[in-house]
Amino acid sequence: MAFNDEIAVMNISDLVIKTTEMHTGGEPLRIVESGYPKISGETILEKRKFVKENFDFLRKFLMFEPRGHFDMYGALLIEPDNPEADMAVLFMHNEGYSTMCGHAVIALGRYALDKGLARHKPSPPETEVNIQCPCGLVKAFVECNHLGETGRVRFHSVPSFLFAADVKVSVPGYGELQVDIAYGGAFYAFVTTEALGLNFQTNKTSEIVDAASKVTEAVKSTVKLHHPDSPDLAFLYGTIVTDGKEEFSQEPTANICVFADRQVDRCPTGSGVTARIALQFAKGLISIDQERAFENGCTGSRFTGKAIRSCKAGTHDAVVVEVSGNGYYTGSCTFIAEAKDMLKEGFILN
Ligand SMILES: O=C(O)[C@H]1NCC[C@@H]1O
Repeated sequence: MAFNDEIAVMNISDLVIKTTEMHTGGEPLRIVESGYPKISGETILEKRKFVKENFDFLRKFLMFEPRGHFDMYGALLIEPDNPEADMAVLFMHNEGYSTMCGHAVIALGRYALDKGLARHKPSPPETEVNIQCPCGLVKAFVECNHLGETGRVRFHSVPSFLFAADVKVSVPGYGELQVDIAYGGAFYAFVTTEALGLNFQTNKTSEIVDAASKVTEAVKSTVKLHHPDSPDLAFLYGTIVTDGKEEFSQEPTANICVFADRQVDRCPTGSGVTARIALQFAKGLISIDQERAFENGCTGSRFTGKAIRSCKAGTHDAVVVEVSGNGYYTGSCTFIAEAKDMLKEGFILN
């Protein structure tokens, strides 16, 4: 598969971009297979910076209307620079480029095997696919049957950790709240429905989004984040509103992730589940190999998650977390733009 072809981009109407469309727990994934101009950079973080600075008009072309929508999510396949990786990916959404995306890894695990992009062929009971993400190398394990059909995917996160607990932030309309901040390949703030006076069953999604977005802005203006690997990883990706059930239980716990520009995750958020488990482990609320079910508070879709081993992330006590879920194909597209189309670059209604 030829991606990042050598294309001298005259203008957007010269491009033909091919994608495979999937979803994981209801969260879309537009896998960009070909049609992007050549991407410069030695490392994946350099490539992420190059794409952000030079080809952001293509993110908008693919994520925004009329080809996408406010809550669209994408994965641009690029050449890996990690020799262990079968593939490398840049994640994109309505605001920019994230550093980790669990729902995308779950879908890409299947996609990589089905498209012959991995060094291993699909073989029962499961086959490993190594995916290089901006946060690091993520190992995926893809269920395969004797016919070579792929199914459920589990992945092992990068070292994940509780960054700060019980941080007091002043949130307009909500007063002073206590939030936790944790890293699961991306940084999230965590707040409960109870603290916000909200309820997943009775409040509208728009009310959850408004509250979570205010928390995100308050934390961004209060807390300076740091990641030992790179300053490119040290930004608050979003806020995850939870049902507050942090103590281990066989019962599922629900959360809704609001990330990027007020974007709502339709799935339980793989990187968010990772960060949440790291938080629960750090607080002594779960132990290694205690598996929990995580449910999206809107769609009811579920992932499972468990801490599998302790490790370090710089000076942080960290854990590797295993998250599993199912990704499904929804179609494939060929995107073009006509020179005379006044909306050819795409648009978004805020
Ligand atoms: O599952 C995840 O980790 C992603 N879903 C959308 C927001 C996150 O990047």
